[in-house]
Amino acid sequence: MPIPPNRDAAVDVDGLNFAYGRYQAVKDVSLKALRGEVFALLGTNGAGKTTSLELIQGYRRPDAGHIRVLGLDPFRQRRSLRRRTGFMLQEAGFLTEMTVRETIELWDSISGRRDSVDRVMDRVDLAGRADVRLDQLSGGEKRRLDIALAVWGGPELVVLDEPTTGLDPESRRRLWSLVDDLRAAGTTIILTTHYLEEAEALADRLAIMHEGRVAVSGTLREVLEAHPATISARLPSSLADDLPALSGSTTVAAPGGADDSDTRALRVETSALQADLTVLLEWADRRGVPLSGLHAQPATLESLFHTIRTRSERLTAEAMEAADQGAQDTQGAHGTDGDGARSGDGGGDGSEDGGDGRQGAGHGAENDVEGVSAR
Ligand SMILES: Nc1ncnc2c1ncn2[C@@H]1O[C@H](COP(=O)(O)OP(=O)(O)OP(=O)(O)O)[C@@H](O)[C@H]1O
Repeated sequence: MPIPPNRDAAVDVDGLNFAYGRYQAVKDVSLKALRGEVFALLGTNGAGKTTSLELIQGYRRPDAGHIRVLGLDPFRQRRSLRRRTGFMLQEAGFLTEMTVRETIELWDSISGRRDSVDRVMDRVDLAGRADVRLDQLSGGEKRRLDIALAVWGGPELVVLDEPTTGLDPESRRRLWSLVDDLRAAGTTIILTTHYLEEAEALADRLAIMHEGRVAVSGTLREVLEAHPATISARLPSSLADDLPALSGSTTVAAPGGADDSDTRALRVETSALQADLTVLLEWADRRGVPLSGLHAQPATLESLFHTIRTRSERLTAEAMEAADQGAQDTQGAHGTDGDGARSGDGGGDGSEDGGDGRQGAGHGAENDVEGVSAR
């Protein structure tokens, strides 16, 4: 069923699903990046970020769900989007015997967008490398060339997949300022990153993916305020069972390290940081308990990652336990062969590009040599 174009959203994704063969890499993903904002897609390794970007770019056909990019269907209308969008993928490659300048000039004719080679090289700090062959560029320089091609011609939407991976601090800072300039000019930017401080510095809105799903999304403030703060400290083992009642969830565990047998690591996840901290400090004061390494802080993206990962591990453990229990209950009635329902990273692709299909240009739908840099 066609969905009406959403004028306010540059990218509008709803209920997206995609499987590589039997391996479900993207599960019911919904996202919205508004025009003129920076949207950061974060997540654990293998969470499905790149696959989601490839779906947004029209390189793959979704198994289910809807995607609108600048009001169009990226899979069916990729040609129409070509001039309006600039994409960059991880580890994009080029014809290695070409120079930086030749590559950008080639891009001028392929992309259908117009720009100045010198201006763009300057923007990504490649001005001094114009005549260098691609196979002589460093990893960071190649990355900057990928970025140059993505922003070439000032597209309305720029998609950057891990743009600062492998960049030195100065180049990273320059990229951040380029992103700020693009946003100021009204460009919508979607980027993936493993650097949380990058998302904090740049993103108007973000989503964190884990195991194919969006675990949280919103503005940075919304996302952090919706998650508990953390109190951590060490306390003498003898008092671990004597803690006061706190509203947050409390865990007490043996700390790592060799000589800590007399202490326990206390961790409290709480939505009432001030109240719980007060109770804890008054208790420690009354009992004369030293709370060494006391640390209290509101949720951060890092603590949020920790929460998402541990929650998921706990659910997986519970599910496995339930499955074991179920198997025991039915033992005797059925055979014992495991069926291997989940096939891991399943070779067989099932998507129309067959095999890999994630290699930028020339894949997917109508198969213009578009996309990011050819690889
Ligand atoms: N061509 C493919 N065939 C089969 N499985 C694939 C293919 N590409 C990716 N996958 C699997 O799909 C899952 C999602 O991969 P994806 O690259 O989208 O994750 P990601 O979030 O970008 O990961 P990372 O942060 O590690 O780059 C992973 O488990 C990956 O192994």
